[in-house]
Amino acid sequence: MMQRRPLSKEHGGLWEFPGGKVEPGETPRTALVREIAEELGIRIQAKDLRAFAFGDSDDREDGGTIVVMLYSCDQWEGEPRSLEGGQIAWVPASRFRDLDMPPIDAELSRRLIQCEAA
Ligand SMILES: Nc1nc2c([nH]c(=O)n2[C@H]2C[C@H](O)[C@@H](COP(=O)(O)OP(=O)(O)OP(=O)(O)O)O2)c(=O)[nH]1
Repeated sequence: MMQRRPLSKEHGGLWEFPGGKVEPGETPRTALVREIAEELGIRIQAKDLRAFAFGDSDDREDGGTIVVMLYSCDQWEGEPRSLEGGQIAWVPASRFRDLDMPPIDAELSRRLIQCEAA
């Protein structure tokens, strides 16, 4: 499942893996459970998430570092729908090259393609 970032935000219009920032008091998994409920309206369980890969970048103008942790999940309750207004789409790995993505998502999508090919 890919989601298009709102035009008004950094990397606006680019396609990313759904998710968001870890808030104080959360783990990466509990943050993802919350973000997926907020963005897609489906319920996933932290125990059903499988860590797949991470990507990072430390060339931001503000001097900060972004770390994106990618998990896979094949069990959920509900039907995914876009609750925050952006486009969402199921995209097979074979079509990732057709989507413009922010740099870390692009790198992680290449890893997914390699895994599918192996
Ligand atoms: N997904 C992604 N985000 C990136 C990359 N590089 C980079 O600087 N970012 C920034 C954009 C956002 O500020 C942040 C991702 O967090 P987010 O998805 O919660 O962003 P957001 O703008 O919706 O933030 P917010 O309104 O929820 O606070 O990381 C990248 O390669 N992929």
